[in-house]
Amino acid sequence: MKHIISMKNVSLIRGNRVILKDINWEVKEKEQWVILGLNGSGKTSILNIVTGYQYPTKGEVSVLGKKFGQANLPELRKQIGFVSSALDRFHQTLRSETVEDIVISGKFATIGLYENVTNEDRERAEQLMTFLRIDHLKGKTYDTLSQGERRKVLIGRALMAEPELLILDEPSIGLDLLAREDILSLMKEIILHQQCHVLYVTHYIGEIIEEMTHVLLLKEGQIVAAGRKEDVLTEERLSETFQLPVKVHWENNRPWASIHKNIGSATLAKAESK
Ligand SMILES: Nc1ncnc2c1ncn2[C@@H]1O[C@H](COP(=O)(O)OP(=O)(O)OP(=O)(O)O)[C@@H](O)[C@H]1O
Repeated sequence: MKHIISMKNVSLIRGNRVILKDINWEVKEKEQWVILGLNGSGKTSILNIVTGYQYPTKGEVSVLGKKFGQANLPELRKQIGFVSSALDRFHQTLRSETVEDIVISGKFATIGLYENVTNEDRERAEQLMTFLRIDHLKGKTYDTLSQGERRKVLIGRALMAEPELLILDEPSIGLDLLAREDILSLMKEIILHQQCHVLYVTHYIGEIIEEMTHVLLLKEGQIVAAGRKEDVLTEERLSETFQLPVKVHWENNRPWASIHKNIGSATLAKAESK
């Protein structure tokens, strides 16, 4: 069986700063992973390594069965869809593009359409827009969309090239409850119908929907736990990860976190000073 992601003894050091330390992590076929951790715990650095934009100081990395160092990264990246709220950086470039052109541009990994678009491309984009419930936005430009609509257009763009791995870096950031649940219901549909492996980064454990199977907990660049979500999402491990006494309860097959009620400002100050 091919590994979707394999990291062996991976460390990332920049200057005298250890950003990731001894990461050993495997994502196998049919597993859908969530990465959780505090700000600065190393989540984005892991994604940058997976997409080949950052090279580890030490260790071995394979993605979709291709070993880094030998793999053709531009070719490999075509099989990886990436959605990040950081794409809003390109907002100026995207703003006058139409929804359908942004979705189609995912095939060429460009912002803007500079290559020949075939009828099949247009058909695929139409299907994706229907699938993502954004077909009514056809013809609209990006700058006229709500945040939730923009996020869905970017997901459509990432799916256009039929990626084997779909990475979503905090896709619900800045969205209201309704728009967030809309994105989560699309995640479910994507996992069930798009034949890709999802790697989902979030700060909120309540976003771990039933279809997400595995969780990686990161703290200060090191793995606290990685494995099946039922085994990983324990109060002890979450409390260690978030440096607070966390309580977990499961509702509608989703985990929810709360803080033990007797936590005082002294505990918070202690956690913040770490
Ligand atoms: N090139 C770099 N040089 C020095 N430090 C870096 C570099 N890249 C990241 N860091 C530091 O490494 C740590 C991990 O950063 P990273 O962005 O991976 O965390 P994160 O978990 O994604 O955080 P957030 O949830 O805030 O996005 C941070 O403290 C960051 O400042």
